[in-house]
Amino acid sequence: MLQRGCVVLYPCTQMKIAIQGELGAFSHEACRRNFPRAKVVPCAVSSEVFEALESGRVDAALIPIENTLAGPVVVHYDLLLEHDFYVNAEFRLRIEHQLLAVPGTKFGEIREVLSHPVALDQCRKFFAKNKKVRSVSFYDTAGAARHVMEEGKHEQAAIASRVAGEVYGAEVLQSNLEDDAQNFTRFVLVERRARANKDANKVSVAVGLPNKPGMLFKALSVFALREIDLTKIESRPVRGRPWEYAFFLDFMQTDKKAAENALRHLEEIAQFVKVLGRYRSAE
Ligand SMILES: O=C(O)C(=O)C[C@]1(C(=O)O)C=C[C@@H](O)C=C1
Repeated sequence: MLQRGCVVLYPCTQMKIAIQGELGAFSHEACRRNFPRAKVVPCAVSSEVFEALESGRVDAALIPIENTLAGPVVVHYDLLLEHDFYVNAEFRLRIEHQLLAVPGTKFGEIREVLSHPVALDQCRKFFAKNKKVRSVSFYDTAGAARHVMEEGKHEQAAIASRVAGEVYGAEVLQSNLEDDAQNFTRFVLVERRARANKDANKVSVAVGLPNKPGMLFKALSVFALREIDLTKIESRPVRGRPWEYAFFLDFMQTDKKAAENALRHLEEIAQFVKVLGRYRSAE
């Protein structure tokens, strides 16, 4: 189903969109659902996704930013801070994990289960229950399914989507391995330029604060004073400056003027404020 913001902002264009992972990855699924006409450009690692966007090889990148069970996809926060790109849209996807193996494999034969670390983290209960099975990090869920099929060993399985199972011809041994059914990943569409979106009601910023008493309290007060709904806060270490942190904030912009005033106020307090994007919330 196309999202409203997508129809308005991206009418009938055949965009090239980079994703981290192979065809059949959840990022691919998010892309297919929201940009069915787009040409998907798979990249092995996240830095390659950002390089493809920087070089102009692709028009946009669709990247997972947080998951309701595993939390933030931290590498993408770091890359957003490093690059001068813009978040122009967000989408949510329900994530359902399957245990995929070479057809004919018996569950008792499996010793290793490969998947993306964020996906493995969504299936902690499965590994706690099945002590004989070791979790192995792989660069991508779909890539893990492909690898298992290429190796052809009954001791290996992958955690990936049903679509990945179909693409690579694997058998589904168990379904819905995720710890909780409320398992969603939020994806953001990143482009080189900000799109003027009159429907935008959410803002993402990165903020640097000096390490002084009460700084975070003061920074957050610019939103509290204006009754602005802060929907997310994340902190990440600043590379090259030990024990300094960048704070990533998402907030709702119901009143545009109040949001602009809050940002101006924040700039007076912070070392830097970087607006990552203004876009329509997926809620
Ligand atoms: O490996 C994939 O299938 C991805 O698209 C990556 C990813 C992630 O990085 O969060 C995307 C969604 C799921 O939460 C698990 C893995």
